[in-house]
Amino acid sequence: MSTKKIQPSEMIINPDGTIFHLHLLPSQLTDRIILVGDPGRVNMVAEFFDTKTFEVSSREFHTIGGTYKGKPIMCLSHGIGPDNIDIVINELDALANIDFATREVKPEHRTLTLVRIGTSGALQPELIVGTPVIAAHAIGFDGVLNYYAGRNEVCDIDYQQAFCDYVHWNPLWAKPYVVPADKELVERIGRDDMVRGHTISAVGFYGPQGRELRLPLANPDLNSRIEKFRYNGEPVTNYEMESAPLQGLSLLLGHKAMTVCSIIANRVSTNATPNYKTAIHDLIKTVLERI
Ligand SMILES: O=P(O)(O)O[C@H]1O[C@H](CO)[C@@H](O)[C@H]1O
Ligand SMILES: O=c1cc[nH]c(=O)[nH]1
Repeated sequence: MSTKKIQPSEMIINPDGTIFHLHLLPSQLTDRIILVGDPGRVNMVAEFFDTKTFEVSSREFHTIGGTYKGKPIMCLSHGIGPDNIDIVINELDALANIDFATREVKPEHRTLTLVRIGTSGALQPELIVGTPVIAAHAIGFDGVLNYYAGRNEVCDIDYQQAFCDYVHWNPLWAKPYVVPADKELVERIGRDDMVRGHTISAVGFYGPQGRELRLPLANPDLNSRIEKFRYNGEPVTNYEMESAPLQGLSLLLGHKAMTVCSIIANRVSTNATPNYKTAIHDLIKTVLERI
């Protein structure tokens, strides 16, 4: 049987041999990768590295590679939004598992370990600013995973249905999907000092997370319904924008992934802090020690 060749229009390689958006070479890829939204946060992570071997910036994708306590690692920013995760995970997987010379899938699968460190808004009153919350279950409002075959095999269909029924899901929105984080990674990194949460990946920061500035919302009671919803007795904990496509695509592609976010706003108490750098700095240090 002949092996499928991935055509130049489907996987674009730049003239310098790097992958289209990330501008990384296959030889630069490390097995352990920290993902952050903010390109500036990459420097914060890399300050902990003992060596820096390369730095690449392209659009919102800023990468620094090096070593932490002697082991190869890199930190890459994905920018804001679930659509960027489709690019980042497909391109990281291509760097790992597609031969750039032949454009064929390599016979041996290489597994990546991907940990996203982000910021988030809480949906339960007890989750105060500074709390680290792991997306043990990520609830995708974004629809990215719905474009891939095998979506149902990695999703919790019962959860999805119970959630849609309870919150009166608007049929104009993409069908939500629920995907777990990698369990071994959650235990190794979360230990006993991080909340195991049910995290929503929203498709925007304002209306899609129930924030009303000048524009009225289509479904203004959505957040209060989400706050009351329970699945196996557990509540939905927080909003961010990338954990579900990260975890869903990683499951489909055979990578280990999780997200942990520091709470910077509480949507119930209406508290917020724009000064979250110290909490993020501490969270980065903890994750690097445990990854
Ligand atoms: O702080 P980051 O990692 O960007 O994460 C959160 O913050 C951004 C919105 O302000 C979204 O990307 C959301 O997921
Ligand atoms: O409320 C918040 C805070 C950070 N990031 C989000 O996506 N939502």
